[in-house]
Amino acid sequence: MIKVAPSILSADYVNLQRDIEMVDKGGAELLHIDIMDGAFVPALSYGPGWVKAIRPITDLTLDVHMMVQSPERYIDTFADAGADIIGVHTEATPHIHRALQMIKNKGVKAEVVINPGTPVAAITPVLYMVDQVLVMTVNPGFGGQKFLPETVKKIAALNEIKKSQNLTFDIEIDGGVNDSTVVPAYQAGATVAVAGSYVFDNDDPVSRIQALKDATK
Ligand SMILES: O=C(CO)[C@@H](O)[C@H](O)COP(=O)(O)O
Ligand SMILES: [Co+2]
Repeated sequence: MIKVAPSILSADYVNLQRDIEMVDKGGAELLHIDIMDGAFVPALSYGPGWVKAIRPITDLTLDVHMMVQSPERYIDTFADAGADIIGVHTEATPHIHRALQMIKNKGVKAEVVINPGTPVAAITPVLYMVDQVLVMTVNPGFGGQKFLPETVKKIAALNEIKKSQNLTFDIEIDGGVNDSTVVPAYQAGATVAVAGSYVFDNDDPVSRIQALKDATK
C-alpha cells in the first residue's frame, strides 16, 4: 500500500490547520510542502516561515519540495524550520552532490528530484546518498495538471537500480496523482504518492487518501 503525502498547495490556506489535522487523522503519512521561487518555476508559493508555523501542529513527516534555483542558499533555513525531508531538483544546481551533503549534514532526510525531461541516468551517481527520490509526473510549477504516463518507465528503471544496488530509498511521485494514475506508478515501484487537487478539491479529502491506499493494496 502506498504512503500518501497530501500537498498543501491545494489546501484552504485560511483553514490550513483544520486541513492538516484532517489529513493527519485521515491516514496520510507525510505532508508535502511545495516551495516555488518564481525563477526555477514561474509561480511563487511560500517560504520557511510556513514550515516553522506548521511544525508544532502536526507529527506528519514534513516533506519539503524545493522548486528553487540554487537551493543550497536555503537548505539550512528549511532544516532549521523543521523539515523532515528536503528535496532538491538536480536541474536547479550544478552541485547536486554538495546540496544533498548539506541536507544530510543538517540531520535531515535528503531527496533528489527529477523533472519529466530529465533521465534517471542524471542522478545515478547520487542515489547511494539519498533517502527519497522524487520522480515528477508533471512539469513542476502548478497543481491540477495531468499525469504524464511516460514517467512510469523512469520509476521502473529507478526501482531496478534500487534493487540491484540493495538501496532503500523511497520513490515518490508528484503531479496528477489520483486513484487511477497511482496504480501503474505503484506497480513500477513508487512508494510515496503526493496528491494535491485530488485530495483537497473534494468535499471529503479523507476518502481520497483512502482511495489511493485502496487502489494500491
Ligand atoms: O510540486 C507540485 C507541482 O509542481 C505538486 O506537489 C502539486 O501540489 C501537485 O498537485 P496535483 O497535481 O496533485 O494537483
Ligand atoms: Co511537489
